[in-house]
Amino acid sequence: MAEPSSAALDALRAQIDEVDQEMLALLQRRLKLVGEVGTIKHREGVPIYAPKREASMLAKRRAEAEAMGVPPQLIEDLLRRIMRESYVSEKDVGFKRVHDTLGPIVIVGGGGKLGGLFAQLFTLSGYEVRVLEQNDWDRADALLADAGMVVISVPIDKTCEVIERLPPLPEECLLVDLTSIKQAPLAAMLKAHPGPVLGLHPMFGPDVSSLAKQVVVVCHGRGEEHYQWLLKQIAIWGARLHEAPASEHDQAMQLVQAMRHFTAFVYGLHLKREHADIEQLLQFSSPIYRLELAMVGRLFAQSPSLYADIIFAQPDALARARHYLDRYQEALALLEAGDKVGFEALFDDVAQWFGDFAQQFRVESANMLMAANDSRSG
Ligand SMILES: NC(=O)C1=CN([C@@H]2O[C@H](COP(=O)(O)OP(=O)(O)OC[C@H]3O[C@@H](n4cnc5c(N)ncnc54)[C@H](O)[C@@H]3O)[C@@H](O)[C@H]2O)C=CC1
Ligand SMILES: O=C(O)C(=O)Cc1ccc(O)cc1
Repeated sequence: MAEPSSAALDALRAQIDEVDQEMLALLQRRLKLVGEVGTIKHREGVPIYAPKREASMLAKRRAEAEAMGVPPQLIEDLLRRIMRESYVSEKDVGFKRVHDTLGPIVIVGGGGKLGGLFAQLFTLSGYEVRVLEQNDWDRADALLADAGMVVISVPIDKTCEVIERLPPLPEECLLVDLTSIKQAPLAAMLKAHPGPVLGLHPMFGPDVSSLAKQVVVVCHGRGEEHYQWLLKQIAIWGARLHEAPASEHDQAMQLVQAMRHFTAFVYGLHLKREHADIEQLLQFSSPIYRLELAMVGRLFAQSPSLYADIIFAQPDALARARHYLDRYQEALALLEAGDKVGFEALFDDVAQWFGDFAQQFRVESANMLMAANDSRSG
């Protein structure tokens, strides 16, 4: 159906086009200024993400918008999207190199997805990066002889054996891993290398466009004074560092990762076994179900071995999965008994437990759903 038009409408649309073009010109000007900020940040080693500056700038713009009769959320949404662009483009100028005298960085598994991302970030920060891949072990001694830092980024189930296989490293060399679990790799690194050791877990996949606001979990190993520079470097890339003991990290990952991926896996399996028609589901989707399908489908677009390792590497995840089944059965029993009152009582109980977070998550998810809806076309 042709979209309706009239002379009056056309005239207004022409004015709107003009305003949009003015916005475009303003955006161009803003991006140029942001580029200049990026150059200064690069020179001075200022993190690309400045939370305080961002929060105070948004608060001011919201207040100004309100005074002008513009919805404050509109300017906030626009500015957040524009700032994301800036974070991505700040990467183009590179990053300040924090450690001037560090020897070459050897990334074991650097040909893989996450190792590749870190290789790129270190290279953009001016370090010499070498990759030690599966077939490079015959020249490992030469690659590692003058290493300033060795980063382990191999599949989870290979991590400890790869650490044990390392030849003796230079005394001052920093040994770091990026594994999704932390206790076993950290213990293996501390055993294999008497020098500085650090466990890191980037809480994001290799497809992020920038590290701005991404979380990296830091599990201290040994010789913190020798790796403070690395934490500073990661902060310059824009990430937020969250320090935690390896045991606490692994415990949290049972829910954040193992259980989350396991339940998504089971849901995907269920859809397949039920012969669900994804096209049809998409046609019938509410915004929240569209997001759910995207989250579950996303899992199956990634590496089966990564997620199998994450789920299987956590010995306690099995107990948690069993508990989950118990809860499923508990809820199913209410359904089977037609006990709607019991269901609502349990619902209330859980809602009480979520407390203020329930409302916070409702607001947060509403914003996500609006953004997801905006990106729909047709
Ligand atoms: N992909 C992701 O989203 C994330 C991955 N991680 C962690 O990063 C690590 C690597 O994961 P991905 O990059 O996804 O896997 P990947 O499979 O893409 O990369 C692993 C690399 O290790 C190499 N490799 C395997 N055995 C080796 C050996 N014996 N010696 C040297 N290299 C060897 C492989 O050839 C491959 O290039 C894992 O520990 C994972 O838990 C952490 C956070 C996110
Ligand atoms: O991008 C996704 O869907 C992820 O789940 C990324 C991811 C994978 C493994 C990790 O240890 C941390 C993050």
